[in-house]
Amino acid sequence: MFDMETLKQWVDAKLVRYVDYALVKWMKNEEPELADSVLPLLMSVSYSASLGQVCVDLQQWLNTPESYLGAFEGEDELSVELFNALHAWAADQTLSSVLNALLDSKVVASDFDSLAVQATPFVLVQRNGAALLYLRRYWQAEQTIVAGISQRLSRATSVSEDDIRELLGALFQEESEHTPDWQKIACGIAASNHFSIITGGPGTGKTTTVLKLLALLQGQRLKHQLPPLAIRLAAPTGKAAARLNESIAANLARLELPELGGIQPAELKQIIPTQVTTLHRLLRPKPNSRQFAHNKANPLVADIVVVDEASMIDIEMMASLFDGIEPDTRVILLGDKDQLASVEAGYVLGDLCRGAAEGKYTSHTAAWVQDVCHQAIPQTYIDDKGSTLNQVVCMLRHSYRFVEGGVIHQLASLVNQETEQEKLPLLKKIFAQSVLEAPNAPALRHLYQEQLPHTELTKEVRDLLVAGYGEYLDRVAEIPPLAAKEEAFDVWGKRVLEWHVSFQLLVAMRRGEWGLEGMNHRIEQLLLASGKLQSVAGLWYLGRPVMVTQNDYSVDLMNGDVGISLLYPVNGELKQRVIFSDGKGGVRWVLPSRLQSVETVFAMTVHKSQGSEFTHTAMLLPSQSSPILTKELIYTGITRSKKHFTLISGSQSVLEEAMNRKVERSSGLSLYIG
Ligand SMILES: Nc1ncnc2c1ncn2[C@@H]1O[C@H](COP(=O)(O)OP(=O)(O)OP(=O)(O)O)[C@@H](O)[C@H]1O
Repeated sequence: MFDMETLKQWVDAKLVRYVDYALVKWMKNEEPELADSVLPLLMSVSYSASLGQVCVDLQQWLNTPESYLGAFEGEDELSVELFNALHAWAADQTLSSVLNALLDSKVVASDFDSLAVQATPFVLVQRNGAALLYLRRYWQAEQTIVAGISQRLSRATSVSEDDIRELLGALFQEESEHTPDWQKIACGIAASNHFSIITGGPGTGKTTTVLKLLALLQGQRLKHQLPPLAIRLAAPTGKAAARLNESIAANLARLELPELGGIQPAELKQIIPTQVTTLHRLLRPKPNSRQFAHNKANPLVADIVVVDEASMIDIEMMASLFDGIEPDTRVILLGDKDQLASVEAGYVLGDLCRGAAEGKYTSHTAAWVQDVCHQAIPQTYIDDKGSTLNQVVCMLRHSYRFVEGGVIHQLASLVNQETEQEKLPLLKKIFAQSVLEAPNAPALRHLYQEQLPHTELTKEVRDLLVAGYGEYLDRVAEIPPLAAKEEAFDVWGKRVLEWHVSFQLLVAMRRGEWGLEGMNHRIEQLLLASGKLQSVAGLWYLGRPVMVTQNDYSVDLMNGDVGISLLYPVNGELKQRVIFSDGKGGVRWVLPSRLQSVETVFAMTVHKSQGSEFTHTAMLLPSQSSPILTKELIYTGITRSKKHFTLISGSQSVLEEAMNRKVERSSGLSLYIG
C-alpha cells in the first residue's frame, strides 16, 4: 500500500521533503525486494533529522508516526487521507514485525554486525528493550562521542587526591552560603576526571567554578614545578564565545585567589587563559567542506578543552570535537541542560545530563566527595544504581545572578518543572507578585495579543516595542558630525551596540505573519511611523539590526553575531557600514557588501537567542498550538532576561500546553555509556 507513487504524494502534502523521498526511491531501485511496508518509516527517519532527531524510537513511531513527519495542519484532504492510511497501517503492526522487515532488507544493519553497518544507509540499535533506527551518519557520530566519553571515563587522572583536597581547601571557603557547596563538589569531581559536565541555570556560577577548577589544575602544576597545562576555551557560536570572553575576563579579575603553596595569585592568574574561540575555529575548518583540519590523524594538542554553552552543540559537531582532540585531552562541558536543544540534530548535553537533577551519585562517590571536598551530598541525591556517567555530571543549584527567589528565576523554574499541576494559575501568581513588588516597573509583564491574519498589534505591544527599540535608536540618532574623528564614530557605534542589548523581542517561529519574517516587517513599519527610524528604504537603512546566519571566516563573523547598520566617514563622505563588537571590548566596521548571510533581527527566534542576554526580553508566543512550543523554548526565552521579561501570548490554552510539552529527542547515548 505504500508504493513509490503513493509516497510521492507525501512530498506534495509536505509531510516529508523531496530529499527524503529521493533517498527511499534510490534504495527501492537498488533493492527492488525492499518491503513497501518499511518505506514510510525509512522516509520519516530521514525527514525527522530535519526536526532535530538523531534516530527514531520504533515503538514511539508506531504509536505516533505523525510526530516524525511534517506539520499536519489537519486541513487539506490529501494530508488527512495520508495520515489516516498511515495510522491504520501502524495500528496493525507489532514492533517485532517491523523489526523483521527491517532486518530482512539490505539497507538496514544491526549495530551488532560491525561489518555490515559500514555499508548500509540505516543502522538499527536494540538495547535494554529499546529499538532505535538511525541514519548511519548520525549513528557514527554518536559512536564517536560514546567512544570519546567512555575512554575518558575509564582513565585515571594524574592529580592526586591529596592535591585536590589541599587546593580545594584553599580555593573555597570552609563555610559556604549554601550547603552543600555544589561549586566545590563540581570542582573536585571535574579535577579528578578526564571527562566532566558542569550544568546549571543562568548565573549559577558555571564560569566562576570552571575558573577555580583551572586555578586548581594550574596551581597543582606549579606546586610540583611542572610546566603549565595547555588549556583551550571554546563555545559553539561567535556570540557565545564573545560573551564568555567578557565574562571570563570579568570573573577572573574579580576572583580572589589565595596564595597556593607559595604561588602568588597574580602568577596563577597569568596562566589561566581568557581567550575564548568558537569550536569551529578551534578545530580549523577545511575550506568548502564539513571537515576539520584537526581530526583523528591530526589532533589538536591541548591538555584541557573547556566548552561553554554545550547545549547548543549538535551531534556532528560534538563528534568532530572528540575526533579532533588527543585521546588524553581532558574535556569539560559547561551548559544549561534545560535550554533548547541545538537546531541541528541531537540533544547531546540534555542526554548526557539525564539524571543530573536527581544527582544519582553512588555511595562511593558521596564518600569520596566527603573525604576530598569535605561536603556531604544529601541522601536524596544518592542512588547506588547511578551510572558511571552520572558520577561526573555536576549540577549547580543556586542562582547568584537573579536574586534567589526573584520573580524571573521563579518563573523559569516553574516552566522548567515537570508536574501534573496546572502551571497557568501559578504563572499568574508570579506575575501578580512582580506587580506587587514594583508596581511602577514590574520585572514581569504579561500582554495579550490576538494573532489572526491581519490583526493589528495592540497599543500596549506597540508601546513596548517602540520604547524597547527606541533605546538604541535614540543613540543611533546621535550620529557624530562628518568632520568628527574616526574615534568619535567608534565611541558612537559602541554606545549603539551597548544600548542595543537593552531590549529584544523573541519569537518562536520563523515563518508567517507572527513569526520572524512578519514581525520584522511590522516592527520596521511601527518604528518608522513612530519616528524612531527615519527610513526603511533599501537594505542598509540607518539603524537596521542584523544577525549573521552562517559562519563567515573571510570577515571573521560567526553565526549569531549581531551588528547594526550605521554610517562611517570614508574619504570625507559618510558611507554605509555595519558595526559589530570585536569580542575584546572594541568594535569593527564591516562593508555591507561583504556580509553574505544576514537577516534583520528586530525579531529574533528563541533558538538564535541562545548564548545572549538582554536587559529586557519580550517573547511572543503564537496562539496556534505547535509541537515546537515546548517548555525548553519558553525557559530559554525567559532566561535571556537580565531584569525584565514580558510575555506576549494569544491563547491561555496554548501557553499551558507549551509549558508542559518537553522536547522529545531519542538517542542511544545513555544506552551505550554505562
Ligand atoms: N559562590 C558564589 N558566591 C557569590 N557569588 C557568586 C558565586 N558564584 C558565582 N557568583 C557570582 O554570580 C554571578 C554569575 O556567576 P557566573 O558568571 O559564574 O555564572 P554562570 O553560570 O557562568 O552564568 P551564565 O552562564 O548564565 O552567564 C557572577 O557575578 C559571580 O561572581
